[in-house]
Amino acid sequence: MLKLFKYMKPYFWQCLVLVLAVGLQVFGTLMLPTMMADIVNNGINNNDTDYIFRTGIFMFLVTVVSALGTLVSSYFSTKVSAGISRDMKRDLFAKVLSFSITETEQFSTASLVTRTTNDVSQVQQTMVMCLSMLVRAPLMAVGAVVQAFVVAPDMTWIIALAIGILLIFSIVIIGSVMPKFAVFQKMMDRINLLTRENLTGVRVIRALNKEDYEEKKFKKANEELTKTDLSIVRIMQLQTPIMMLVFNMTSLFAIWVGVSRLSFDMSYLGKMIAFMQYATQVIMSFLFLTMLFVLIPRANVSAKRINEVLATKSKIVFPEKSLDTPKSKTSVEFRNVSFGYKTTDGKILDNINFIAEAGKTTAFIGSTGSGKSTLINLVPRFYDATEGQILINGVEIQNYSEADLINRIGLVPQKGYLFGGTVRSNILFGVKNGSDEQMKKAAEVAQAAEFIEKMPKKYDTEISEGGTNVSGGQRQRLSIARAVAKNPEIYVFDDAFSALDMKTDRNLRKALKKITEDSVVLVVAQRINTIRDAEQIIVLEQGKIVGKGTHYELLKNCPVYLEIAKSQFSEKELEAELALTHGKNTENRMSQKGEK
Ligand SMILES: Nc1ncnc2c1ncn2[C@@H]1O[C@H](COP(=O)(O)OP(=O)(O)OP(=O)(O)O)[C@@H](O)[C@H]1O
Repeated sequence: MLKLFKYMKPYFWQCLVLVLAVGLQVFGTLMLPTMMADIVNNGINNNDTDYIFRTGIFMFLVTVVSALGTLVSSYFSTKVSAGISRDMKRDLFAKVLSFSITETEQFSTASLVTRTTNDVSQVQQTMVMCLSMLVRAPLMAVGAVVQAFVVAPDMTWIIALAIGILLIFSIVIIGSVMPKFAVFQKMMDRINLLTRENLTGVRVIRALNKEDYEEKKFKKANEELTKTDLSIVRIMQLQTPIMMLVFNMTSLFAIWVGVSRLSFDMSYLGKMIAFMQYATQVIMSFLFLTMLFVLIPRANVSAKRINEVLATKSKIVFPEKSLDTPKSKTSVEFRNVSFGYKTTDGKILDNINFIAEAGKTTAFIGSTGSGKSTLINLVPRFYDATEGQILINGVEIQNYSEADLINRIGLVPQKGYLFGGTVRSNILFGVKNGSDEQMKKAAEVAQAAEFIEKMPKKYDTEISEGGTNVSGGQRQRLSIARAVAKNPEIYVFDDAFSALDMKTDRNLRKALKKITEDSVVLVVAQRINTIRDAEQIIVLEQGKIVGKGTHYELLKNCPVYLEIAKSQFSEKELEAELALTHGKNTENRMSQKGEK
């Protein structure tokens, strides 16, 4: 929690005003009981109405000043804590954006959401209380004890006894409630995770009729959370009755002692009234302090979770500036690259070597889980290779600044994601000051222009968050248009054509070919038809390259590729393809002879 106090620095002056206002408030509150005792002893006992009137007016003024102090301190405590909460959220958000996928997976998206919202709220609430109470309560308690001692020294033992009981009670409460807070926040993470999962996957849940199962899962997590919450609340609820008991006992003792003194000293009436008010202040201050000591450890759990995020450094470090290198033709090269996820044993990619050149398409094909997505995710440095080197234009990717690297790459991920906004804002998402012409050209290449023109507001049509109001194929085409609009050096399509019909797929590849003469194109695909024209096809099997060549070369030389072809082509089609393979070889041999 102390680490988060740096967030108070910009609010130093406001905090100072707040402390002064609290001081004023405490001063006023402590003066009133003594004045009351004076009215009773000097005014009522002596029948001096003038004295009562004068002191009454003075009491009124003190009350106004004290109320002003309360108002100012409440205003600043709310303002400062809201400002701190805003600053914390801003830093957390920036930090999360700087994370590589490894760190995001390490915390989990749900936990990052809880930390940025619920945990910050916990800290904010405690700060509001701390800012007004952490100064006020001890000041008031000490002041009230001193005043009580001044007014009625022989009754001070009553307050000492009350403080002793309250201290023991506070320690018991704090000790029993503290460990439950960490558990509570973890359960909040779980609830967030389930909510997110259910909302994102609502269609799948409905389609598989799994509502009951998901409901039961959520109910269980919710009940566990409620149980922990209730056990915390139950302990906290003990606070008020015990405080009231101590308060009533204190009053009872004060009246008992006071009344026994009254028979020989009438001034004890005023003293007794003042003492009881001071005792109330002491007990109320303790009540607030106990609340604070319960809230602070709770906020401490949240503060720790916030700090964990803020202190985490992304494992992927980019240099400030890219290395100065002579301009060369675009290329992507993998040299002996191996990779394994932190959470899994063994290598997911093993000794990958290839060069992808500008103007040529390099495609990746292989069975599910063979490592295709993992391989292309290494290019924009979502993860860093565990072994080997990846070079862009002959320079290791670690030498590029983040902006430079990302600007060179137009990535279309497997699950094309659209942001809440318009068609226009989505297509031009990665382009600074993108023009209408750029946007329309990108849409045409991505075969999206036709359906966009049919939309009610064309390029200004609203897109809902996640792109849920467009079809899967339309979402893919808009994602492709977004990559095309960037006009990148390197296009990375991760199974980005899977939702397109054959005709659109063909037209799109044709249009792409025209604009990628100077670009490297990396395509992951499941369908052979999508990549059959690629200049280089790389076949992956369990993270290893088991074939490299053109479609016809692989049909002839790569058994894994042939298997994939068998599963996708009819017998007749395959026969025709294999015949062509033969034809191609004859052509090759003839052209080689001719050359000789
Ligand atoms: N974030 C991750 N953490 C741990 N393991 C992962 C992660 N992502 C993928 N894997 C594992 O890595 C292997 C390769 O996955 P990858 O997604 O690269 O395969 P793929 O060939 O693209 O599959 P598909 O064609 O189904 O998309 C799989 O065994 C998968 O379980």
